[in-house]
Amino acid sequence: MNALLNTAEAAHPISSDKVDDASTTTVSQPLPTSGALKKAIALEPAIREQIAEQRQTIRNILSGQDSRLLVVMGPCSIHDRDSALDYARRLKGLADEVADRMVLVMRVYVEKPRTTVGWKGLVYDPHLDGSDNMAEGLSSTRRLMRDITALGLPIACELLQPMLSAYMDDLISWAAVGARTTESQIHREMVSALPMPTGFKNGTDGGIQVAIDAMGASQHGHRYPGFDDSGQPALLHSPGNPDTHLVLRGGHHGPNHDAPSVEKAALALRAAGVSGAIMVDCSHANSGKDPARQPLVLDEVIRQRLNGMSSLVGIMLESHLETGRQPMGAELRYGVSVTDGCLGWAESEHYIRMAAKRLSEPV
Ligand SMILES: O=C[C@H](O)[C@H](O)COP(=O)(O)O
Ligand SMILES: C=C(OP(=O)(O)O)C(=O)O
Repeated sequence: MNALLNTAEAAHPISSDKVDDASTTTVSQPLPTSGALKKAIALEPAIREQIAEQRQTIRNILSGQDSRLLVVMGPCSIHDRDSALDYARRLKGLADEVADRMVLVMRVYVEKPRTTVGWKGLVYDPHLDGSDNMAEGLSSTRRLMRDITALGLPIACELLQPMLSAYMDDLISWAAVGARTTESQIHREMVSALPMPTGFKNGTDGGIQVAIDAMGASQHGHRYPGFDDSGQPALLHSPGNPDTHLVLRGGHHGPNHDAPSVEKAALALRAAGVSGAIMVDCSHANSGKDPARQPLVLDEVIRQRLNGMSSLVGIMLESHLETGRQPMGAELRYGVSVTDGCLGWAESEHYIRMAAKRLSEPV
C-alpha cells in the first residue's frame, strides 16, 4: 500500500504552498456501524423468515406466478412513531381482509429526496427541528421497522443515500429508487446488491428509458467502493439483482398511467429484455400531487388490468391517517403528512376495498 502511494507521489510531486488541503466538512456526529446497529436492534429468526417469505411473494407477483395486485401504500414520509404504528395496525386489518386479491405493503419512507432543500426525513432529523440527530434517527427507524414487521406487514422503503441502506436492508421487502436518482450509477450499484425486489421510478421529466437502463445495469454484478458491516472501507462485489421493475409516476409533461403510455412502456421493457412488470404510482405527477386524484388513477389502472393489461402488477398510494398535508411547525396535527399530500385513512380503505371488489368480479 505504502509503495503504491509513494510511487504516485513521486510521479506527481505536490508543492505544499500551492495546495489548500483542508476538508470543508467537519464531523457533526459519529454514527454506529451498520453491523453494530443490526446487532443492537436485532431481528428474531421468525421475523427474518417472514421477511424472506414476503419478498418471495412480491417476486411471484412481479413474475406473474401470483396474480394478486401488489399495493404499496402509506405516508409520503414517516415523521412520528405513534401515527406510523397506528396506520400500520389499520393497514394490517385491511391487508387481511383483501389478502385473496391484493398484497398490501406499507410505505415506511424515512429518507426524502428534495427538489432543492427541505426536511430530509426521519433518519436525518428525527426531531423535525433541524437538530439532525442521525444516530437517533437510525435507531428509531430500525425499531419502528422491526415493530411494524412484527405486526405481520411487509415494508416498502425508498433507498436514497447508499451509505444508509445497510442499516435497514434486512427489514425491507420492497425497495424503490426515486425519480431523482434512477439515472445515478451509484444507486444502480446499490440495487445490484439488494436482497429484495426493487422498483425504479421513471425520471422527473417522465422519461422511462433511464429506469429501463437502471434495471439492465442493476441486474449485473458490480464492483464498487463502500463499507463493510464493521465500517471498514472496502471494494464491494455485488451479485446483481434479478428482481427489478418499472414504476410509472408521471413527469413534468403530465401523467403516464393512461393506456397508451402503459402499452408504450410495456413494449419498451420487452424490447430491452428486462422484466415486463409495471407498477403505477397513483401519486406524484400522475395525480398532479393532488391526493384527491389518486383514486382516479387507481380506478384507471384497475380498468386496464381488467381489460387484460397483465403487465400492470402493482400500484402505489400515498396515504396517511388524515387527508392532505401540513407545513412543518411547532404544532403538528396528528396523522397528517409533512411532505406530499396524502389520502386519509377512511378514503384509502374505501378505495382499496372498491378496487378489491372489482378485481374479484368476473370479467
Ligand atoms: O414524495 C415526495 C416529494 O415529491 C419529493 O420528495 C420531492 O419533494 P419536494 O419537491 O417538496 O422537495
Ligand atoms: C419521492 C417519491 O417519489 P418520486 O421519486 O416519484 O418523486 C416518493 O415516492 O416518495
